[in-house]
Amino acid sequence: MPDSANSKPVLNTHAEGEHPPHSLPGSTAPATQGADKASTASHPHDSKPDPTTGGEKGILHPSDGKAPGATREELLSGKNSSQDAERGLPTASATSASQQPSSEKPQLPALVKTLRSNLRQYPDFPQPGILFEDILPLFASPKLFETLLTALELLITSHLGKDPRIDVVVGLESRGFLFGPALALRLGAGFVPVRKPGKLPGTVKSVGFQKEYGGDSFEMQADAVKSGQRVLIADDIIATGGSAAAAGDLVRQLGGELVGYVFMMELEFLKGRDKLDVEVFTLFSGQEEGLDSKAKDSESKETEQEREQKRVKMSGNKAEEVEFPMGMIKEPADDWDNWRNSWGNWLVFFLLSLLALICSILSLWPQPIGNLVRRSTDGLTTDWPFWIVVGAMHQVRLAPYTPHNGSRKSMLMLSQVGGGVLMASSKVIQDQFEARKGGWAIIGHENLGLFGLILPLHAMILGLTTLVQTNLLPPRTSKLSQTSSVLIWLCVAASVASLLAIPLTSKRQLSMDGDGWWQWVDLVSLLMIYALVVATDSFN
Ligand SMILES: O=P(O)(O)OC[C@H]1O[C@H](OP(=O)(O)OP(=O)(O)O)[C@H](O)[C@@H]1O
Ligand SMILES: Nc1ncnc2[nH]cnc12
Repeated sequence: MPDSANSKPVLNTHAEGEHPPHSLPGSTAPATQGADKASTASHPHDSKPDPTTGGEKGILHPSDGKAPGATREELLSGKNSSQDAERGLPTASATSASQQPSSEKPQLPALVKTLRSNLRQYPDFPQPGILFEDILPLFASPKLFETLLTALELLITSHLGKDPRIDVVVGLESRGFLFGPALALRLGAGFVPVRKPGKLPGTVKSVGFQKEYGGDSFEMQADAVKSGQRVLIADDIIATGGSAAAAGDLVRQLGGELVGYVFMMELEFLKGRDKLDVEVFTLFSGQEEGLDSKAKDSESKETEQEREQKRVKMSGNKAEEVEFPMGMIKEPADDWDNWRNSWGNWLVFFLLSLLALICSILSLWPQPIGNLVRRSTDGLTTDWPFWIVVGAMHQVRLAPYTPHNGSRKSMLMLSQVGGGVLMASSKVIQDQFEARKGGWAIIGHENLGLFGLILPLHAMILGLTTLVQTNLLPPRTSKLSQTSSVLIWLCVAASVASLLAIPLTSKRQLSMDGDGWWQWVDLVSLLMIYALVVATDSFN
């Protein structure tokens, strides 16, 4: 790792005329704070405008002159052009900030301060223990957006020089898409997206990773970056650094020269930049100050230490790299997570899962085997095939959404029917499962585990065996009703459909946004649940 790799951007506190000459990374003196430190330390929270209320009015209606941001020309010239904007004159120019005469250059700390005061925080989103940094208000206002771009451009050029020679800005889905293309234009570079799986056509490269709140994977089109192109990766936030490091891997796999990373915000306590081996530029560092007063009042009574403790827990297998506040004991759960997520122990979980699977399969067969030995279906409990088949349906449907380690998957097997009903009926739950999916590939789709293949196969065989036995073996004291037979056949057919869905969907994300085959599998499963209820009723 180069010496400069971990150096943080130097805060530009110089007056306009004193702006130091642009320097290359190697000549940049390492700093220990983000670009916003000077401004955030003194930033009074209670004066923070609420972009959803009065303060936002100015943002949405630039002509009233109250907007907290500034137009590009104001930024670059120091003059207020809101009257020009009112008269319909353009408020942005195509001139790069770095091309401005030095006497007209905006000061980075002032811009950062304005931007910072418009961020919002949400406790316990998207999971308990996460303090979510909401950057969206910066995009709701053209002036703030302009300010943001100028600040990022200044940040980059002050480190990489007036002409940073960036060929491609790579933006990470999805918040990296908000400003990546606009920043690319400012830098005279192209834009290339890094996307979540199954969204990009053609040949793609993919890589899995862990982030602050769960596992995920990224993909890039294989020809998106040409060999030797200088690439800057852009995203809104660096937390554990998992996303950024994975994107860096992809860029290098494609032959790109990774020049640096630019983030709007860094959650320093998670030490994400330690995972990155090129320069990292950030505008703000987040969460040293805890919640802002508004969030504190309305959302939580936790102490900051409790919150910190939770955040550490939520950072999953990154716990070792997290600094523990004084007096705090590192929890065994963190070691457990580290162990469980390591490659070596994946095998143990796999074998245990396989054992659990074999046991559960064997436990279902005494009845049909007994039938065969006795040449009779006497004592057949007619409802179990439904549960097996429907359960298997749900297992295959749940597989793409579940975390891929054996223990949790085995537990899920037990609750698959109940879980299936919830999954089928709640988008929120689907999203939460989706957020936790990770990836080991066993049958060609990174989201489908072994169970996803074996269970419906098994369900199909078991269902067919039951049908054959109940129809062929005498005496038929607990003969299935016609309705029940039809329902079993339907379940078998649905299992076959599930199996077919696997190869058909193996190259694409099992989409939850309306255009995926999985929607149909969900629907069929849900119908099977209803069928099960009707069928069970018909036995009584
Ligand atoms: O440093 P890390 O721990 O990897 O976390 C940072 C990533 O997490 C967020 O993305 P998220 O996956 O929530 O997706 P979004 O941008 O689509 O909201 C954020 O936008 C970063 O990309
Ligand atoms: N705390 C956080 N807030 C917003 N985005 C994030 N991405 C990862 N951690 C985040």
